[in-house]
Order: sequence, then C-alpha cells, then structure tokens
Amino acid sequence: MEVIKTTIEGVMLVKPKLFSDGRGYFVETWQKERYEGCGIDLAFVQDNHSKSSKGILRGLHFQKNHPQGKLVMVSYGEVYDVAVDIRENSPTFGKWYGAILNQENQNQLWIPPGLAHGFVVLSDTAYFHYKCTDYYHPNDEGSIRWNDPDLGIEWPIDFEPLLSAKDSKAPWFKEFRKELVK
Ligand SMILES: Cc1cn([C@H]2C[C@H](O)[C@@H](COP(=O)(O)OP(=O)(O)O[C@H]3O[C@@H](C)C(=O)[C@@H](O)[C@H]3O)O2)c(=O)[nH]c1=O
Repeated sequence: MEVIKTTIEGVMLVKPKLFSDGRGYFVETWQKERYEGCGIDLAFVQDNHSKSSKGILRGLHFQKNHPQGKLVMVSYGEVYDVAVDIRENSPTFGKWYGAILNQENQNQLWIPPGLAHGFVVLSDTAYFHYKCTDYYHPNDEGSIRWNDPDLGIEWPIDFEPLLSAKDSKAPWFKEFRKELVK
C-alpha cells in the first residue's frame, strides 16, 4: 500500500495493493493496523454505500458539530472525488483537492474531519463506499454549492451535473465564511 500526501493538510491518497489473477482481483480496503500506521488512526463508526448514475454530483457536504473523517473508495465505475478544506484555522483553508477514484486503480481518499466532500460520477454507474469516524446527524448537515466560483473546483466534466434538490440550493462559500465570523 502506498499513501501519498496531497496539497491539503491531512488529506491523503491511498493506493492499496491489488492482487490480480485469472479470476479478477483482490484488495484489502481497510486494515486497522496498517491504516493506523499510516496516520489514518481515528476509529470508524459507520460504513456507507451509494449507487449513482453518470452525471450525478453529490456534495459538497459536511457536518458542523459532528465532523466526519471519511475514507472513500469506488468499487465499481469511476468518480472524480473532491475534498475542500473548510477548517477555519487550516493553512489550506479554502483550497480543494480532487482525484479520480475508479474500479481499476482502487484508490482511496482519506479526508480528515472538518472538510467538505463531494463527487461526480464519470462512468455509467458508480458504487461508492466510505467509512466514517462519526455518525450521521441529519440536523447537523451543512453544504456548499458545488460550482462556487470562490472555490474554483475544476470538475472534469463538460455537462451540467444532476443534483439533489438540497444540493442545488446549497449556500455559497461566502455565506459559509460569514457564519464563521459570527
Ligand atoms: C449520508 C446519510 C444519508 N442518509 C439518508 C438521508 C436521506 O434520506 C438519504 C440520502 O441522503 P443524502 O441525499 O444526504 O445522501 P448523499 O448526497 O449521498 O450524502 C452523502 O454525500 C457525500 C458527498 C458525503 O460526503 C456524505 O457524507 C453524505 O453527505 O439517505 C442516512 O440515513 N445516513 C447517512 O449517513
């Protein structure tokens, strides 16, 4: 397994070892001792799985008072996955990092608690899995608009993505910043 630091403080790209043979492949998607040894050492309490079709964009999401660290991966298909640093005191506040996660590379992104997260589906279908370090708290959810010009995320798409009703009305980053100074 290879773990690569990214341009965002604490965000890591994980490249697990893939064992391919005539039957297909095998991969350990998480192993406590090894991941902890690489600095992904918070306890996970919830696993999630979502299925999405091409063009679906989920995000950018975070929880305000129960921030979740997320170890995200794709078992089938391909997505462009994005983490945005919204930690007020972080040296990389307001910066984003994106990576292609797909069934071929089996790459994972470790997103520590406190960042916003989203992804867009590039294949016909994508199965997206993630481990979380805190529980889902529906009343604590926050979101930021996916195409916020102040964030300038370079989504690798030439189409208008399909969003949930909630995500299409998400606040702009400016509004999020205003809340921080209150
Ligand atoms: C996220 C989540 C949703 N749900 C329910 C609530 C709702 O009825 C339904 C769909 O919820 P959402 O529309 O919020 O699902 P989704 O847009 O897939 O939300 C997810 O997006 C990605 C980008 C993330 O980073 C995740 O943390 C999460 O926010 O599933 C749970 O029961 N538990 C959960 O942990």
